[in-house]
Amino acid sequence: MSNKSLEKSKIRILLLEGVHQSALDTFEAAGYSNIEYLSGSLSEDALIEKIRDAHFVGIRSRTQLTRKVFEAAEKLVAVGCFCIGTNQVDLDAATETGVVVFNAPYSNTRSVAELVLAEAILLLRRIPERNASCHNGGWLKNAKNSFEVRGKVLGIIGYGNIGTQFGILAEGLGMKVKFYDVVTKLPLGNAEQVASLPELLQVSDVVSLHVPETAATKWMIGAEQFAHMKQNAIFINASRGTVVDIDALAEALDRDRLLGAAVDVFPVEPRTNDDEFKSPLRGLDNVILTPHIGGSTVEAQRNIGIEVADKLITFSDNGTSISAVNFPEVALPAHPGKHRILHIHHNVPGVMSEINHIFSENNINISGQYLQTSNNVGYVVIDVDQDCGPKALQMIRDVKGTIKARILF
Ligand SMILES: NC(=O)C1=CN([C@@H]2O[C@H](COP(=O)(O)OP(=O)(O)OC[C@H]3O[C@@H](n4cnc5c(N)ncnc54)[C@H](O)[C@@H]3O)[C@@H](O)[C@H]2O)C=CC1
Ligand SMILES: O=C(O)CCC(=O)C(=O)O
Repeated sequence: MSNKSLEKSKIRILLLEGVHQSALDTFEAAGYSNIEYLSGSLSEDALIEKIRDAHFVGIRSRTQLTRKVFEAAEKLVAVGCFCIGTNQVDLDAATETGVVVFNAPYSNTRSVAELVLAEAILLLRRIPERNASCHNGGWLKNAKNSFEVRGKVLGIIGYGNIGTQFGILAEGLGMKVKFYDVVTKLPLGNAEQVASLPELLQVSDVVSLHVPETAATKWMIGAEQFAHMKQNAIFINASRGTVVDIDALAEALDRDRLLGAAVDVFPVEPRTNDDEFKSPLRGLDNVILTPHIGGSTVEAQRNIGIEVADKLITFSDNGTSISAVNFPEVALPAHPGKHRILHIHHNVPGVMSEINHIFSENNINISGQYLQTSNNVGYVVIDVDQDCGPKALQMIRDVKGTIKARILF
């Protein structure tokens, strides 16, 4: 499968899920105008139809890029996840079809940390119930089960970019921060790492999840874990919906094991803002339900729009794959006066020697060569003299093990 270098106006960009205007502006400023913009995500069948002609696709957390989608996306060069999580993308299928995936690992982390901090305060004061009561003409003026955050134990599961920021903010309010992580982490401030999840659950007044969706985190919190938690603790999940057994959470709330919960992410989320949100947590006054907006602030979305669009543009214009999540990372200089061949291949012995043999047999002068490999895939970029580019592309396509090749003029 090959893509020749196209005029920018012919490079088709499909943006889903209402990515920020800053992404459109960044693409347009770089000369990319052939952009289709959708505010929601699409079903697999609809996506397969749309993606057939797309060279670049931008998504957020809702769009499922499955193997079937990648197999239909014959022209696809790269995917931009305008978010942190990439669990919605079949990364193996992307790699095997030679599609590079980028994300924005930092830009919305502060927004999530601020939201969960606010939720911890509101839940410890039972504000959601009182707010609902006031709206219905009630007046729940009492101090029962209402607490300050000061002095309470915050238990963070997953002490990464979000977990650490939450810990620092919470410590500023006098909370004692403990965390559980599969990796040994430098505790910031006075935070303490604990050795096991049950230990964290047993001592925490507020438990907040900040892990990625992986095989190990799937359903990591269920009835057994809720049973370990302190009576009247608060539970917060702004990580991924599949990390928590939502029925077990509903039951723990129902049995008054927990004082309250805040949930931003769900095992199944509506595809667009017009679809109905269904959840066993609906109607519970002590639960803050939000529509996966942990990272949805103007600041975060604007920065993500620029960051991810920039990564896609750089990969399109120059081939640089730095910070790709599924691909060997190659940082490339400009290639003035040269044609640049980008070749993605299965990482098997013999590919490079065949390429070099073909080039030398055909008197194609190589002025620069950059190679990186990962377990399954190799990415080699070769700069050649201007008159040789199309011929070199033609020949490199026939090399055994080729997944994808394109040329930049
Ligand atoms: N609600 C929202 O809008 C948003 C949700 N997220 C979610 O939050 C997650 C975390 O984001 P970051 O902090 O930036 O990620 P990160 O990669 O910086 O940190 C994740 C931490 O979880 C730890 N971890 C991984 N597996 C674990 C396990 N089985 N048990 C305990 N710890 C484990 C890692 O070692 C790491 O320290 C993202 O992967 C994403 O799914 C991110 C942004 C916005
Ligand atoms: O803003 C979004 O659509 C997704 C945010 C998120 O969950 C992430 O960044 O991983």
